Amino acid sequence: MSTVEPVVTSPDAAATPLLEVRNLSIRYGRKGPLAVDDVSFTIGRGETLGLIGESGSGKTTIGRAILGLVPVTSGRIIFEGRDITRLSAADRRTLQGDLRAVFQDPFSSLDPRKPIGDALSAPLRVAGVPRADRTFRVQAALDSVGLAPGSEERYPRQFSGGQRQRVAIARALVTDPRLVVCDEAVSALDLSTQAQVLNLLSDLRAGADLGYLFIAHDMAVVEFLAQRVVVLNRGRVVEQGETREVMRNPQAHYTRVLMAASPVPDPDEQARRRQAWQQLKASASAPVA
Ligand SMILES: Nc1ncnc2c1ncn2[C@@H]1O[C@H](COP(=O)(O)OP(=O)(O)OP(=O)(O)O)[C@@H](O)[C@H]1O
Repeated sequence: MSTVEPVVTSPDAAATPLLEVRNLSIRYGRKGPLAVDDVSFTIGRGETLGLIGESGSGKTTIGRAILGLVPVTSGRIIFEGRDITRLSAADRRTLQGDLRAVFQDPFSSLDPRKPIGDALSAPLRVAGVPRADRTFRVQAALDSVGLAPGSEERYPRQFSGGQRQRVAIARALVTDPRLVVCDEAVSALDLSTQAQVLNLLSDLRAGADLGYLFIAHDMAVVEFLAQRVVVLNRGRVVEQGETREVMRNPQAHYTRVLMAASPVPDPDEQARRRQAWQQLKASASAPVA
């Protein structure tokens, strides 16, 4: 049975959030504890929402539920006014171009035997885009992430870690999505590569009406990219609000503890990183391949 339900959240499409997560609860197995417990938040069009919390707080589970990779126990996920909580595989495929993901380790999801152009054109093929257009769009997506012409012919092993993450971002963007779930997308990168990829994500967002759900444990990373933040503890939302406000004046004890335990507790180091990001942002991003 198809479970696509149109949900009229507002008569004005522009006022409808890009994504609305309502009272979401998720349990793995029949009797286990709730990994996600009554979580609600929205993401506006073109907005970046940070999702932070300790390991095991439920961040990845929420991201995967939005992508349709984890079944929802209760609550609803509404994307552009459409209930996508429990879609059939066929209905989910219709969303494939609009709702994309970038994970921590792109290498594991790229076939080592195939040039990366194949991975980028696959979602376009599924969407029925003609071959000639696919070639053009793959090249344009690689260009947009600063990878040189001809990169589509190269194999995953021929890229550095940072370049592979650019490939993963290009693969997410090639379908011109509305929302990208970034799950620890920069966590495995060294500091300067991390800064480059964060700047890239920020710049790409500016050029398109693109929203991100940005999952991270590093507060400094979230502060750089996200306008608003949701703080999770053991599957529950303990605080949410404007990122700067939450950082400056955390209301929940847990948020204060999380900030104190942040991987970048030293204010000098924070300032240095921010400065490095700003410098990188100011400089034109040269092709890196
Ligand atoms: N496939 C699974 N089967 C059973 N329990 C799971 C599964 N995946 C996650 N969990 C449990 O769900 C809870 C939330 O895990 P989740 O991975 O969503 O947290 P997280 O905040 O993303 O953690 P991390 O930052 O370490 O990735 C944890 O208690 C975890 O052990």
